[in-house]
Amino acid sequence: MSVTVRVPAKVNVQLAVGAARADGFHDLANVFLAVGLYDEVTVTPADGLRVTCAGPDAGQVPLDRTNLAARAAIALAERYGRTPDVHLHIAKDIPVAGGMAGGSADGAGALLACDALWGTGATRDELLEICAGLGSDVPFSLVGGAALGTGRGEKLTALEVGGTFHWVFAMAERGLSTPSVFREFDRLAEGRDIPGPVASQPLLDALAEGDPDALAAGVSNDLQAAALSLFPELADALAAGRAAGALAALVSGSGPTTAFLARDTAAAAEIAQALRTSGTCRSVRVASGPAPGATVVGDRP
Ligand SMILES: C[C@](O)(CO)[C@H](O)COP(=O)(O)OP(=O)(O)OC[C@H]1O[C@@H](n2ccc(N)nc2=O)[C@H](O)[C@@H]1O
Ligand SMILES: Nc1ncnc2c1ncn2[C@@H]1O[C@H](COP(=O)(O)OP(=O)(O)OP(=O)(O)O)[C@@H](O)[C@H]1O
Repeated sequence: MSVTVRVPAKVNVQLAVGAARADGFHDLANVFLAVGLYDEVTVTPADGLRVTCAGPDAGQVPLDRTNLAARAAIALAERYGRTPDVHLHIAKDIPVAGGMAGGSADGAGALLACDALWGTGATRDELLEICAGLGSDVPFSLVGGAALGTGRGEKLTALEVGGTFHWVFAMAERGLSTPSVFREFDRLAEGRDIPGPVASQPLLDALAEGDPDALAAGVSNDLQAAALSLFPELADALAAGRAAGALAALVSGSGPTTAFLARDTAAAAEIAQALRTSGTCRSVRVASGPAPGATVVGDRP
């Protein structure tokens, strides 16, 4: 018996970041949009817990119990008083350490796959609670679509989306660690008054209306200055995408992947081609959103 779950990547169309909290996290107004780049997690019963990974970035993925897929299986098994004796295989297409929630996707995927394999009968809320324990982005990987994340990003409210948005993503030559980008945000914010994070109503309206121009006018990322400070060359990728006609160009989440909003599929293809030849990035992908959250795509008896 095996179960395969497909899970999307995300882009943050708004990432408003508040001051550091006592627990080290930051309160966010995090407007997530799931996009059609996917990892697939397949779970099969085994003698013990084992993780394997295939894909272009597979070499950078830890295969021990720190892997978010392994942590998800362990967390679910603990809750239901069983041992996590499974082989988790990750077919990885989401860039690693790219700010697109690749590890989070694998955590949500493994959780849903193990839940289906073991027939735990866990409720959606229980699964979401386990997701929140694994990481701030993991609940959104489970639900997909578009959502506003508050708290540290784990408290979700689903958002209406009135159309398809076309994106181009430029992968950078190296990764950026999420904690170090938040630390740089704190350093840059020193001595300044940081307002509480609030979702932008014009941005939420743009999503609901499916209006790419209005979305382009409303996107923002409070971590962008920190990501650029740690990785100044990202400015060259942003400029190349803008010059190629992107409606908006921004760092995705904590970066270093850069995201470009295109008017339609033809424009996306043009921007992608321009970025590929620009020498400002390692690789380029085109994807549209919203995409569905973690979904069982296959089970074999
Ligand atoms: C940058 C984003 O990807 C935007 O969606 C997320 O905020 C990060 O989510 P994530 O990778 O799931 O992050 P977690 O695994 O929960 O936290 C990793 C580290 O990022 C920092 N962190 C994360 C989320 C948050 N609201 N405030 C933080 O300061 C903390 O240093 C934390 O130790
Ligand atoms: N299943 C996994 N896939 C990828 N990385 C993982 C996984 N499990 C743990 N990691 C670790 O997490 C780190 C961050 O990887 P990930 O691809 O999740 O970054 P990210 O997309 O920037 O995350 P986010 O957007 O949620 O901040 C990696 O460097 C790796 O050490």
